[in-house]
Amino acid sequence: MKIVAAKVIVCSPGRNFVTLKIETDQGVYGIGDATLNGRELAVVSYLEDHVIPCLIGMDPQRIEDIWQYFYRGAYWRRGPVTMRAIAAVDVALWDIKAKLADMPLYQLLGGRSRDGVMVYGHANGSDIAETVEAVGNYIDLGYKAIRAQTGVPGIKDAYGVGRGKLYYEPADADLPSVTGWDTAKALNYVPRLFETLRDTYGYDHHLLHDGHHRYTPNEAAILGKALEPFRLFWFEDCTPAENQEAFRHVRQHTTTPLAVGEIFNTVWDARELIQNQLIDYIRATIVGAGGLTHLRRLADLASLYQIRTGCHGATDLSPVTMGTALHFDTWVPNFGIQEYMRHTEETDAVFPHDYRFEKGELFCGETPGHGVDIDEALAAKYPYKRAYLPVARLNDGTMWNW
Ligand SMILES: O=C(O)[C@@H](O)[C@@H](O)[C@H](O)[C@H](O)CO
Ligand SMILES: [Mg+2]
Repeated sequence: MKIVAAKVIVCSPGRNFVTLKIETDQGVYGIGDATLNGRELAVVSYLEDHVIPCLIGMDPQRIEDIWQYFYRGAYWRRGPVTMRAIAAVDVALWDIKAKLADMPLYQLLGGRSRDGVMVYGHANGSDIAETVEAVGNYIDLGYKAIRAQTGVPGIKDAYGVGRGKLYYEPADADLPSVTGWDTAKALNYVPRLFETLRDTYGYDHHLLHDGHHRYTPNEAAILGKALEPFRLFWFEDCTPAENQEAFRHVRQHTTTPLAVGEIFNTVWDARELIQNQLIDYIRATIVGAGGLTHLRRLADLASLYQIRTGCHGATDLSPVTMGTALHFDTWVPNFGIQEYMRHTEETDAVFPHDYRFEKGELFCGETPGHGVDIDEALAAKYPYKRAYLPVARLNDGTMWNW
């Protein structure tokens, strides 16, 4: 069996997506996601100029060998561009293999470990009152777990506060918009949000919060400690993780569960965090961390230390990644939770899929493969549109982490 063609499809049905389609000499094809928010065209070039020429003629059934070929074979290892390109190939090949086996993907991974996959939605508002109301809306929609982010008085366009109620899209400008940050203000305000949420809705729902890499280890420790009475499911990206050792300080000072990893590309980004049990949830996902082949290894390492998965699932991960993640989540023994930011109707139409939301859970379908396709004719109606994530500056102008 041979790969006879592969192409990259770039489309922007409300936001940009990069999709790889691999075709075989037996008529079976596979689809993979290669979207890298704000740097999309770098991955397009990587795939078109450097991966596809090697792929043609390869046997698509040799997933592991092809993964190693592109990982070891590039000589230059890791990084978001390389690992997204590898992920796109890997997911398309798993899609092909599952279609050939006439099985939904989770069956090939080892079968079902659970019926549905608990997800968390994103509630946000410009202040505490608005955010509390938004959390109430998610509870009404049946969510069991909700991430809460609030605007903070004195901070310009704080991370996580969207313009709409259900859809949130941070990559919103032709050039990066400039937002603000003030740690002292956030440290005073955020605990009050969670206190009000628990006073209003009690303790029956899981609540989550994202620090989005903006606190120092000691500030993260202060916030984690302040949030302890409100029993968070997790405090995410409490501090940047390039220095994995930084989490030791946070860990020593708070029992609030810690989650990290949406920007990780390989198991090496998380090895110390996992082996020293400095985190509770690993947020790496299919498209970010080299596809199913690599994420599976990362999850297995995490399981040795009772660390559970919590795959990144923002809107910049296409329905192809969401569909594949749901098969992974349905199988993975140490599953924790799945992030679920809804895509717009335009995006859902371009990527027909068989997963569905019901009572706070997502369910993957039974279609052979990962269950997500691309409508190429429709995709062609939405050409690429440059869009950047915002940047952040402190009040004195210093660049900070958005
Ligand atoms: O937890 C999350 O989903 C966020 O941190 C993301 O919204 C992140 O900002 C985007 O994926 C960036 O592209
Ligand atoms: Mg995050």
